[in-house]
Parts: sequence; C-alpha cells; structure tokens
Amino acid sequence: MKNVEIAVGIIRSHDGKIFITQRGESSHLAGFWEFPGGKIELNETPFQALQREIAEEVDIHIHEATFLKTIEHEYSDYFITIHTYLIEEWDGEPFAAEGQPSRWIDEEDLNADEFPDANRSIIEMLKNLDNNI
Ligand SMILES: Nc1nc2c([nH]c(=O)n2[C@H]2C[C@H](O)[C@@H](COP(=O)(O)OP(=O)(O)OP(=O)(O)O)O2)c(=O)[nH]1
Ligand SMILES: [Mg+2]
Repeated sequence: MKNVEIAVGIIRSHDGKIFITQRGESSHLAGFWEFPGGKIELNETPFQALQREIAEEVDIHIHEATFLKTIEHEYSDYFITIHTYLIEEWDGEPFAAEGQPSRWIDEEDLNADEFPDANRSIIEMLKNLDNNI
C-alpha cells in the first residue's frame, strides 16, 4: 500500500488555544478538521516541509518548533506517517490562506471525532502533555 508522509503543526497561542483548519469539500477526508501541514517533498526534511506548508496554508513564518512525535496509522487504502510539531512562536497572524474554514480552539475542547482517525493519538498526547510538566 501507498505510504504518505506528512508534517503537521500544532499552532498554540500563549493562552492555550490551537489554530485548526477544515479539509475542503472535494478533498480526501473532506469536512474533518486538521492541524495545518502536508506532504513532505523529495529532498525536504520534515521540518522544512512543515515550514513550507505552514507558510502556504496559514501564512505564518516559523523559525523553530518542538518536535513532539511521529505517529503511524493505517487507513483502508494507504499508510500515513505524521511528524507532529508544537509551534509556539511565529511571525505573522495565522489565517486560512487557502480559503478553508479555520478557528482557534481551546486545547481541552479538541474533539478527536472531528479529526481524521490518525489524529486520535496526537490529540491524546496533547491533552497529556501539560499534565506531565
Ligand atoms: N494536514 C493534515 N493532514 C492530515 C492530518 N491528519 C491526517 O490523517 N491527514 C492526512 C490527510 C491526507 O491524506 C494527508 C495530508 O494531505 P494533504 O492533502 O493535506 O497534503 P498537502 O497539504 O501536501 O496537499 P496536496 O498538495 O496533496 O493537495 O494527511 C492532519 O492533522 N493534518
Ligand atoms: Mg495540507
């Protein structure tokens, strides 16, 4: 089966809100909310892909991000590998640069049912992150 490798950013403000976007009507997994990001291109590191995708999709520039973890998930027709980063510093103001719906959401209100299945363990990890500090 095909393997898709992506990098995504959890863009978190100082007051604990996370910026999420909604997948377009015509896309695969349409209607689900997601963390901005996308596919890693040839000759790109995961962080370079993150920087590029975050600039394209939400128009902010990041100098650094904290790598959280890599998760693997099997959808019915492909495998996905997701490199997850926490972004707490950036230049600019995030907005849905590709016209997709977007919102800031309190971390505790993240609902795994509104995200693709692969995101379930990412959301669990996020909710545990702050309890463990
Ligand atoms: N961006 C993102 N993609 C996710 C998440 N969870 C998840 O299963 N995916 C899947 C959906 C897609 O199969 C794949 C990412 O594809 P994409 O369509 O966003 O890739 P891309 O931004 O490079 O866009 P494109 O050039 O292929 O149109 O990862 C998530 O939280 N964020
Ligand atoms: Mg994308």
